[in-house]
Amino acid sequence: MFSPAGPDVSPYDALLLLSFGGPEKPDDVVPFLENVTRGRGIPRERLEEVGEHYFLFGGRSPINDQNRAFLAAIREDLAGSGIDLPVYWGNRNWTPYLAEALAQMRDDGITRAAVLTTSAYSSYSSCRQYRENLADAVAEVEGAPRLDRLRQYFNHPGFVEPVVDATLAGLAELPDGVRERAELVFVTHSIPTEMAATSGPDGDAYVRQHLSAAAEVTSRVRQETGRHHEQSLVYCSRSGSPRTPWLEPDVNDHLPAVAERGGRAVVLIPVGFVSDHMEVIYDLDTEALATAEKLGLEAVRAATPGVDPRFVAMVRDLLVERAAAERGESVEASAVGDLRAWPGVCAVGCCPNPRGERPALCGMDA
Ligand SMILES: CC1=C(CCC(=O)O)c2cc3nc(cc4[nH]c(cc5[nH]c(cc1n2)c(C)c5CCC(=O)O)c(CCC(=O)O)c4C)C(CCC(=O)O)=C3C
Ligand SMILES: [Fe+2]
Repeated sequence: MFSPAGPDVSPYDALLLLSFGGPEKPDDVVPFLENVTRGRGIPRERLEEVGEHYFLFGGRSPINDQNRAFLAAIREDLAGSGIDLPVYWGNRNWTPYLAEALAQMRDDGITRAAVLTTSAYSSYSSCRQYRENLADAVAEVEGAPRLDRLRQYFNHPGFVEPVVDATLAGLAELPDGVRERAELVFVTHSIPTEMAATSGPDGDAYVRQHLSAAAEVTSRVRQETGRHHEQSLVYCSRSGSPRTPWLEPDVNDHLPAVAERGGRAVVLIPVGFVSDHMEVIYDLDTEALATAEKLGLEAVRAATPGVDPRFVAMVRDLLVERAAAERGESVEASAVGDLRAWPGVCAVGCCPNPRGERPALCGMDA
């Protein structure tokens, strides 16, 4: 049978999906939380509280099933595009662990893989920490393949467009009469303000990237509806010591402000999350929607990109783009909004580890 050759993805012989990981049964919850917070100084009460969020959902995080569905969709998309490339999966904090994936890749004869993380933005937590985990796992697994982390994709059209459609769908769900003045509330994971200030090569990348993605979504929504909706960027999942400042306002403090100024409806847009993680199903669907109800605000939570075909195709686009760049070809990197496509190789010293420097892969200094 004739099968058309797809785009050239050499020098890569595999793709690796790198994610956070999450518990899958009640007995996993405490050991998972210990993995995530080792040496992080998270207060005991916060850990117990977060444990309760997981127990409320049967001790099972949605994140692994989301990744299984994402993997299946990526494999189908690559095969359908004539790209014959094995796809592996490894997590930072729960099984299947990254080191296990690397050992399997080595055993399968993989020598060089592109890595996609399920985190779209720059900061220590969302970027360098993944790069440190890559360095640790490569040090642990003898003969591990060479790894190139694909660029941050907060402004890739394959990420932004599904968020636009999800926002439009959210607006459509609101009752006539309040929809027209609904506010767009973009929500992301809070991080310490110091971590935010030092994110990216020039600082403040975490917030600037989110503001750029949010502005692009709002402007495209306006093009579709002919109406400008007020927008804001707010935060969820604050952790750490109460004495350490984190990005604010929390979504639950922002909603009362919306109600106070006469707002009647909001669309909560989890722009910081690529799929329905615990933060989305607990912090937004459970907590923030309850806050809105108490305030008498109509509220809808917009869908995450998940397995939207455009988001899945983005993975292929980033892979093909980076492969061409690695072959020394000039490439057009897709990006929307007011920031350029983020560099594929991180700058020296960007997104520093607040606890001191550790080895990290995929940077100019690696
Ligand atoms: C920026 C960011 C993202 C987005 C980028 C990305 O996706 O990477 C993210 C994602 C996630 N965070 C997750 C879970 C947790 N994060 C914690 C703690 C922390 N997160 C932080 C930041 C981020 N986290 C920070 C600065 C801490 C403090 C401790 C530290 O400095 O590391 C804790 C400990 C308890 C607590 O303190 O809340 C848990 C359990 C899950 C899994 C969810 C699921 O199961 O579906 C996911 C996807
Ligand atoms: Fe987190």
